[in-house]
Formats: sequence, C-alpha cells, structure tokens
Amino acid sequence: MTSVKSVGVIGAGQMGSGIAHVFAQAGYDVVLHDISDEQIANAMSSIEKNLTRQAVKGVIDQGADSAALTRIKTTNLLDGIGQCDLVIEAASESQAIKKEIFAALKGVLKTGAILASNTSSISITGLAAATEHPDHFIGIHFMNPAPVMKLVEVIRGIATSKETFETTKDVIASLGKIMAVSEDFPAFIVNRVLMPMINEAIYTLYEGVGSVEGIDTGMKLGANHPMGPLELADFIGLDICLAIMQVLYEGLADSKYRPCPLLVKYVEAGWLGRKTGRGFYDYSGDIPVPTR
Ligand SMILES: CC(=O)CC(=O)SCCNC(=O)CCNC(=O)[C@H](O)C(C)(C)COP(=O)(O)OP(=O)(O)OC[C@H]1O[C@@H](n2cnc3c(N)ncnc32)[C@H](O)[C@@H]1OP(=O)(O)O
Ligand SMILES: NC(=O)C1=CN([C@@H]2O[C@H](COP(=O)(O)OP(=O)(O)OC[C@H]3O[C@@H](n4cnc5c(N)ncnc54)[C@H](OP(=O)(O)O)[C@@H]3O)[C@@H](O)[C@H]2O)C=CC1
Repeated sequence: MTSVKSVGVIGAGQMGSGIAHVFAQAGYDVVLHDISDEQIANAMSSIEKNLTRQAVKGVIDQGADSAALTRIKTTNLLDGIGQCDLVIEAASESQAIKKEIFAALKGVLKTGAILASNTSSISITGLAAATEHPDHFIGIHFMNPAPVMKLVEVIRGIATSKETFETTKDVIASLGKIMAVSEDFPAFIVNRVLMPMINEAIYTLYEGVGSVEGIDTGMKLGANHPMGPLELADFIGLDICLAIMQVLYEGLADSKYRPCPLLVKYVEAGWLGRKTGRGFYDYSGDIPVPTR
C-alpha cells in the first residue's frame, strides 16, 4: 500500500465502475460518485457480477469478491469524495463536462489530495488549469475492461509535481498494473495508434470495401486482434471514439484524423454501441448481429 488509502471515482459508467472494482480488489476504500442514481445502481450490479465471476473462476480468492464489494461506497454528491486521498475523474469524454466537475470540486477535496483524469485524449495541462492545484493533477488512463487490461497510461501536465508522479507510480504498481508514460499530446500513446485504425475500419465499411463481419473477421483472424475493430468500437462506445478522433483532428490539425462521416451519423442517431444496444452490431438478442 502507498500513502494513498482511499480513492474517489467520479462517473459510474463502464470505466468508473471498472476502476472502482480494481481499487477495491486491491484493498483500497473506494467512493464511487455519479450524478445519476440509476447509473450508480447499474455500476454496482456490474461490479458485483464481475467480482463474482472472478471468484468462481479462481482469479481471486473465495470471499475476496464480497470483501471488495463492501469497500465500495456510493454517493450522488461531490462532497462524498471530499476525504479521499486520490480522486479519479471518469465522466464523459467532454472537456466542458470535465472542467465543470473540476470547478465544482474547488474547496471540496482535502489538502494534498491528488486529482486525476481517466481521459482518453484531452490535454492534461488544459484540464489541470481548471483545477485548484494543477501540481496535484495528473492523467491516469486505464484501459477497458479495467479489471482485465494490464496497462495504465500516465500523463503529466506541464505543472504536475514530481511528488504527484511518484505517488501515482506507486499506486499503479500496488494494483499489479504496468505503467506506460506518455507525453501530453492529443490522445497520448494507445489511442493515437488505436483510434485511427478503428476510424479507418469505419471508412472501410463506409466505402463498401467490406461488411461489418468481413472487416472484423479479417482483423481477428488476419491480424490476431482479440476483437475486430468495429466490435471494439462498439465496446468502447462510439461517442468516445468520435470524441477522441475530434481531439486528434483538431489538436494535430491534420486531415488524416478526419472522423469518418458514418461514425458521426451513428453518434447522431444515438447508436453508441453496446451501451445503447446498437452500434455496428445489434445487441438486442443473445448473439450480436451485424447491422451492415
Ligand atoms: C478507448 C480508450 O481510451 C482506451 C481503451 O481502453 S482501448 C480498448 C482496449 N481494450 C481492448 O482492446 C480489449 C480487446 N478485447 C479483449 O482483450 C478481449 O476480447 C476481452 C478481454 C475484453 C474479453 O476476452 P474474451 O476472451 O473474449 O472473453 P471472456 O472469456 O468473457 O473474458 C476473458 C477474461 O476477461 C474477464 N473479463 C471480461 N470482462 C471483464 C470485466 N469487465 N471485469 C472483469 N473481468 C472481465 C473474463 O472473466 C475472463 O476471465 P478469465 O480469462 O479468467 O476466464
Ligand atoms: N470506454 C472506454 O473504452 C474508455 C473510456 N475512457 C475514458 O473514461 C471516461 C469515461 O468513459 P466511459 O466510462 O466509457 O463513459 P460512460 O458514458 O460509460 O460513463 C460516463 C459516466 O459519467 C457520468 N457523468 C456525466 N457527467 C457527470 C458529472 N457531471 N458528474 C459525475 N458523473 C457524470 C455519466 O452519467 P450520464 O450517463 O447520466 O450522463 C456516465 O455515468 C471518458 O473520459 C473516456 O474517454 C478511458 C479508457 C477507455
């Protein structure tokens, strides 16, 4: 264990719930916050399901699942995370929403607390500027699904202190995760490489080069990816994919990052992937069915 004992998580979506799961499993006291009580209830039920599955499969000890679950408290008020040593923001991928949250956190966090963002793409330096203590701010980017993926990207903003970085390194090591350090450029390392590949897969569909099934089977069996790019896009969330492409396009001012119009159209339609039941696949039945 590090000097950090308690962790607040803001946003109980797929990443917030995965991050809460990981910290509780590693013995930290966790407070999970969301503005929506329904989202909190969904998050707790998916954490319980995933912990139980890990216990049944022997990935964690019998009883460790219920012990981890009791370490997670929930709140719909930001004040509820005021006493945490480390707070990780995992709300929607929107600079405006994140900055609003950081403004509301002013005067709420205890002295010396580290504030981190799980952002997939947004400038850590820019987000830090909206916080009370930019030196205590850092990017801690978990991969999805957080309980399974080994990597955590760490991104320092221009004002991030050495102490904040060192504590972050210790915390990540205590979770049994491997850290990759990225400089603070649009979408960092993993999404700088991954997201243009997903966007290109959507162009490949848009231009009629292949079907959803053809593209995903091609990349699964032809490049040994665990999921096809369109299946992965649905898994990540098409809103998140579009937001990342927009940050790359605007931040690097290069047309090669232009979001595919079909991706824009799907997001406009509210077809955001697995989380809304429809994206490149239809998830309403037992088996996902390609939509094109
Ligand atoms: C967008 C960003 O900012 C950054 C990102 O995250 S990019 C996305 C990065 N993630 C990926 O690329 C994921 C690619 N996909 C995969 O690696 C795999 O398909 C997967 C691990 C998600 C699922 O693997 P699978 O073999 O198809 O399914 P499944 O057998 O159900 O699961 C594999 C293991 O993960 C576990 N698992 C899956 N989801 C889980 C979850 N949410 N919580 C806990 N455990 C989970 C399963 O219990 C299973 O455990 P065992 O190996 O011990 O049996
Ligand atoms: N999806 C992925 O594969 C990955 C995502 N990320 C990053 O993690 C973050 C979260 O992504 P993800 O979990 O997928 O997104 P989700 O859409 O699943 O979850 C976001 C959650 O934040 C909530 N929220 C919105 N505004 C606020 C607020 N003001 N205060 C508290 N909670 C709020 C949303 O509530 P409501 O639904 O009611 O709006 C929702 O519950 C993003 O920055 C994303 O880029 C990082 C790695 C991987």
